[in-house]
Amino acid sequence: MAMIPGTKNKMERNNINPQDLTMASDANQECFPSNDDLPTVLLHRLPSFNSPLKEILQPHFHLLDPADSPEPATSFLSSHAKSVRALVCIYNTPLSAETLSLLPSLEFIVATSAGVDHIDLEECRGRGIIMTNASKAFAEDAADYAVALLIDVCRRISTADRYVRAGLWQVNRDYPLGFKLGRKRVGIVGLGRIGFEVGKRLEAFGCSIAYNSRQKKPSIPFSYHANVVDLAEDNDALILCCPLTEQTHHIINRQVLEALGKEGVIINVGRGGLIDEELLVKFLSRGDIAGAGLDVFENEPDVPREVFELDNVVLSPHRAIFTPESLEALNELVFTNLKAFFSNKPLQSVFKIEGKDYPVM
Ligand SMILES: O=CC(=O)O
Repeated sequence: MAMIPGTKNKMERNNINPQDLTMASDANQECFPSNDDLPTVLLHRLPSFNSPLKEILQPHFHLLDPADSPEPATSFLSSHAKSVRALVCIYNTPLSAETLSLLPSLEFIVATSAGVDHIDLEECRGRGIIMTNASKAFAEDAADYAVALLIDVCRRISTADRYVRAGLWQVNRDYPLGFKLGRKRVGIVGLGRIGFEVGKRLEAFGCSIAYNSRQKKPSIPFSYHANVVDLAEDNDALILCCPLTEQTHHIINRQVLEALGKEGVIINVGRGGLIDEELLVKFLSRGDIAGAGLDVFENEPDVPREVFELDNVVLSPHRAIFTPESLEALNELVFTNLKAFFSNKPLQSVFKIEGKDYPVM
């Protein structure tokens, strides 16, 4: 059986039946009896983005990697990629309509990120290209991180750490109290896989959970708010878990921040562009909201200098999704989806590119 390196234990942990992969693999051996007949997969990456996926996929697919060629990417794609049906987009390598136009046979994009704002979704939708993203592999870790940021902001853990390290405990024993998390009302913006995992975790802390999403989800027990201003008004904290699209750009604007109010906290594990960052900094500096936990920023890796001075903000360098375990799960997901695509089996973590409204992450 073809097994991707380092996945056996993980598959057992995740209750994936190794037989499913055996069957897919056997089916592929029938379809692709020799190395020459391996299905072709295009890697789309910036030359600086190396990924272990390359080594993992190499034995199973014929990989085209323009980043390894001395030819400019556009001429490489024009001459070698006309018949490519599947592409793996590594991290947030931009995938524009122009690049897509060089790939007339493309049917399937495997995004190795949860957010896909670097991919021209409108073009993909118009051409009926199917896409899978990485939210299945990343949801639990992203949700843990969002909750950790919320606890950190409420209980002032990072600030306390700085206080102890600076030797201030010896000088002043009166470190200010933080806020209890239990029984807080938390509003989740974007109830996809990540948002749902956040809700599950916070329910266990005794929080009440509400959400805003494109549509109410009948099977979900959390209360639904059709707009984000109402969600902010009715909750103590907002957690942003939705993808960045034209519609969600600056979804956190003045009205939302005012509705959240002086006691309100905002956590962002989605994308920096979801928040009007300049405005957020003003609200934080003036104490017009209570605090923020930010893993993502509008112009990464640049972070507005003003927040460095603020003790009510916890900063993180876009790391919410990353653990060795989530990366292992990603490798497995990509491999499984490519195998499934080439053998007409169901795909996992399909990203629905629907209309202009925001899809789930
Ligand atoms: O932010 C990370 C991702 O979208 O995967």
